[in-house]
Amino acid sequence: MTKVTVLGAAGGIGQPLSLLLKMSPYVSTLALYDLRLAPGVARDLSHINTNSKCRGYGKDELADALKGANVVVIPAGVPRKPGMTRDDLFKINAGIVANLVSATAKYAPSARILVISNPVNSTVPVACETLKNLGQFKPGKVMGVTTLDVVRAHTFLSDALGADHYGREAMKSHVTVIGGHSGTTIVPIVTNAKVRSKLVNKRQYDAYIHRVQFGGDEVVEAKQGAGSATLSMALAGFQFTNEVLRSIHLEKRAEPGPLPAFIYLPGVEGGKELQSKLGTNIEYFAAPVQMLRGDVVRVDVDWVDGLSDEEKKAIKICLEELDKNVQKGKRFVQSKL
Ligand SMILES: NC(=O)c1ccc[n+]([C@@H]2O[C@H](COP(=O)([O-])OP(=O)(O)OC[C@H]3O[C@@H](n4cnc5c(N)ncnc54)[C@H](O)[C@@H]3O)[C@@H](O)[C@H]2O)c1
Ligand SMILES: O=C(O)C[C@H](O)C(=O)O
Repeated sequence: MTKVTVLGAAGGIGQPLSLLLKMSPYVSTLALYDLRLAPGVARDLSHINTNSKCRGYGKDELADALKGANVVVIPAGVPRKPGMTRDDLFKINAGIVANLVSATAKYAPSARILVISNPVNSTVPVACETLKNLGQFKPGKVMGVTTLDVVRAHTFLSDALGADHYGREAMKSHVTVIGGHSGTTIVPIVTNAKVRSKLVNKRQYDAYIHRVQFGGDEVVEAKQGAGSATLSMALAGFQFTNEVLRSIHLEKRAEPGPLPAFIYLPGVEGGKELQSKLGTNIEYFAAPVQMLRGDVVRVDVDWVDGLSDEEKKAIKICLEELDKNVQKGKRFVQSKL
């Protein structure tokens, strides 16, 4: 029996993500919580004839939504409008994430917590530091969801190389994304040197990297003030959540290569080695992770050895910005003490 709770379930991401989760064979109970509309969304989904039971919870029913949850996914919070950075969302979303994570610690203390709310580079530190203060921090159970960057990296690489010859499916084993989830903290790593050489010149390579790093802006601009990526994010959020669920059910990943997650490095095996290989003491970072029973148990480090000079340069730039974002999240929690 596996219960998944979505917090922010009636939003632009929450609704399609909940639909995809309703289709997952790994879910037996799907609990949808939001400040508005969650019971309606849940009633709608409950008519779908898959095995899970779906129930909605209103504003004052957070405890019931969380009780017994094995996985809690958090897309609650405000999205960007054109001209805004993800960091501009911090003021509102940091408080939302801190409150929802505190409630999770109280009502679902062994749940894995998957943070989608932006800015992920800061909201994950907010989540972890909040749990530390409550004496309830289990590092392998808190994951920032950066899968949309991976989805974009595959799609845009295929676009850049010509999909006819280099199919989108094949890209899954040739590129991953590490670092963080905003602008230059997003660092695509083309792990296959042969594929990297197909990006014929530096201009084409730079254009590809830039498109992955600022892919979110493309959607924000195109939606003209109505929000940011919701459907592609729902798919990405589902892919990551299903990976956690697959691991809980002791099933192996079906796709090539482990997915990255934005995690607290010192808390997992390989974390300190990764810090040392990258020459940094940054505490929060996204990299491919290994899971066991739904918890992150190890972060991969092998990819560091094959980095190109351009990728090393990009990581240096990433770390400078990421450190500021992480400190901001930590300061927010400390200021509440
Ligand atoms: N990690 C990523 O890759 C990624 C990708 C896209 C969007 N996002 C982020 O996800 C968040 C949600 O985006 P969206 O497009 O779904 O926004 P949205 O406004 O459409 O939906 C957000 C939902 O959260 C709900 N909500 C707000 N405060 C809440 C609270 N305290 N408890 C429960 N629910 C609450 C709202 O009522 C709303 O239904 C944004 O912060 C956005 O920037 C992250
Ligand atoms: O761009 C945004 O604000 C939403 C999300 O982080 C994205 O990458 O699409």
